[in-house]
Amino acid sequence: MQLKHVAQANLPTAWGCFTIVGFEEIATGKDHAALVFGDISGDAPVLTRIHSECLTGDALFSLRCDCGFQLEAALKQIAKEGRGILIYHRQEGRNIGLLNKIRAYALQDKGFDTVEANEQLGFAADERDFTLCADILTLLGVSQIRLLTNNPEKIKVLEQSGIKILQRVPLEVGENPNNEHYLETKVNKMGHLLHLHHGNCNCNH
Ligand SMILES: Nc1nc2c(ncn2[C@@H]2O[C@H](COP(=O)(O)OP(=O)(O)OP(=O)(O)O)[C@@H](O)[C@H]2O)c(=O)[nH]1
Ligand SMILES: [Zn+2]
Repeated sequence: MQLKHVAQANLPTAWGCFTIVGFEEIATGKDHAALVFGDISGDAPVLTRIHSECLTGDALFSLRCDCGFQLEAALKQIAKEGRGILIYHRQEGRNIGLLNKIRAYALQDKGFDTVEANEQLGFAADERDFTLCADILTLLGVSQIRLLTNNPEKIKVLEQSGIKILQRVPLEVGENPNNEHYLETKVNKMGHLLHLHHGNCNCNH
């Protein structure tokens, strides 16, 4: 177990009242959070979203990615279902951190794609560790889920970590002219399961 439970409290939102549960990585002190809705006990698989931190998309209204749209859609869907978990996984920029993500964006402004930009900076395309999310589910007493994702890698790592995924629930929202190339790269180079609609891009790539 890489984390410990620290504290929890009510978190009213526009879509209903969640419980926010705070966790700390034992080795580093780094914090993560889960938003829990309804009664997640029992054997029925729990609708779960693993949301990776994206300051620009989650809080600053960026259209470069689909994160903010996915965050809102996932919370709405969980509240509508009456039961579920959103893990707010604090590995910004696929775990290269905010400043390196801004460096990567600068390279993308010059024509590199999201994978090439990470590689130029000396990182793998995706540096995230989803085993922490399996530990959060274990601390919440959940072992069977339906996962909201388009990323097969999340499914693979969670299953290897002992979480049973009974269904993949697609989460396809937020496509816009600014993130079309970015989403295409996720499909073509990172194996994401997205169906794109191809509008006109107004960027310079
Ligand atoms: N390094 C880097 N990170 C990015 C970039 N754009 C978005 N991110 C980060 O990517 C993470 C979200 O991952 P995505 O690949 O969009 O989606 P996912 O979580 O793997 O898959 P889904 O479950 O289908 O949403 C967040 O941490 C973002 O900050 C980028 O161009 N470069
Ligand atoms: Zn984002």
